[in-house]
Amino acid sequence: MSSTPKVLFGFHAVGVRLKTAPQSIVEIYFEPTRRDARMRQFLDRAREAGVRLIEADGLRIARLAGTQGHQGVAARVQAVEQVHSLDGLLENLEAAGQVPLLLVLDGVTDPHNLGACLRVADGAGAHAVIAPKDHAVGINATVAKVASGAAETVPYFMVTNLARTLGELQERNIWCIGTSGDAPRTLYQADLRGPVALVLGAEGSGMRQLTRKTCDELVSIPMQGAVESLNVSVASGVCLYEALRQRGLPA
Ligand SMILES: C[S@@+](CC[C@H](N)C(=O)[O-])C[C@H]1O[C@@H](n2cnc3c(N)ncnc32)[C@H](O)[C@@H]1O
Repeated sequence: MSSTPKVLFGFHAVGVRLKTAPQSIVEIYFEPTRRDARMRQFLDRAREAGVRLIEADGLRIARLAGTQGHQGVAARVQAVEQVHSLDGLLENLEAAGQVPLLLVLDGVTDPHNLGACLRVADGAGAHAVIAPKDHAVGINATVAKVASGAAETVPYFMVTNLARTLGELQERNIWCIGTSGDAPRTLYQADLRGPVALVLGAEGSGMRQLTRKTCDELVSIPMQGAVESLNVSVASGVCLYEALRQRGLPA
C-alpha cells in the first residue's frame, strides 16, 4: 500500500485524521487570524484530542502544504497502520462475510481525479482502490486534499502488474468489469451484486489493451449528448453507486 503523506492540509483532510487517528498527528499549524466558526470548532476538536497546536501565518502554512489552498490549517502526521496488503484486505472481508466492491484505476495520473475517485469510493463504501505502480499517481498532498479525508479511509494499493492482480482477483471469484464507452452492454445490464472489481481507464487513453482483455466483461455508461466520455471520477461514481443500488441501499 502506498505511504500516507507527511503533511495534510485543509479542514476535511486534517479533520478526518483528527477523527480517525488523532494519535498520529504530530502537530497542527493554524492561522490565528482566521476566527470563523469553522476554525473555532476545528480547534476545539483538536484541543479535545490533545493535539499540539502551533500558530503560523498563511505563508508558513502554504510552504508546509506546498499550496495556497490550505484553508489556514495543516498538520504534520505520521503514517497510520492500516491493512498492508490487498490479500490481507480480501481475507478480512471474507472472514467478515462482506462482498468485495473494488475500484481499479488503470493509469489515472491527475491528482485531482484520483482524489475525487477516492472520495466517491469512500461515499459508496468501496473496500479499496487499486492502481498500477508505474502508470499512476500516488497519494500526495493534493490527492489527500481533494479526497476530503477519503485518502485516510479508503486503502489505496499500487500493484506491480495490474493484469496479474486482476487474475488474482478472478481466482478469488471477484468478477472484473471493465468500463469503456464502446462496450455493447451497458452498466445497467451487469450484475453488480456479487464480488466485483470495477475497472476504469486513464484520462486520455482509457484502459490499456491487456487490462481490457483480462476483464471478464465490458460495460458502457450510456451517453445521451454530444460528449463522448465522462471524467473518470464521475464514471467511477456512476459505477459504484449503481453497485450500491443493486446491492440494496443501507436503510
Ligand atoms: C475520460 S475517460 C477515457 C476516454 C478514452 N478516450 C477511452 O477511450 O476510454 C476515462 C475512463 O472513464 C470511464 N468512462 C468514461 N466515460 C465512460 C462511458 N460512457 N462508458 C464507460 N466508461 C466510461 C472509462 O473507464 C474510461 O477509460
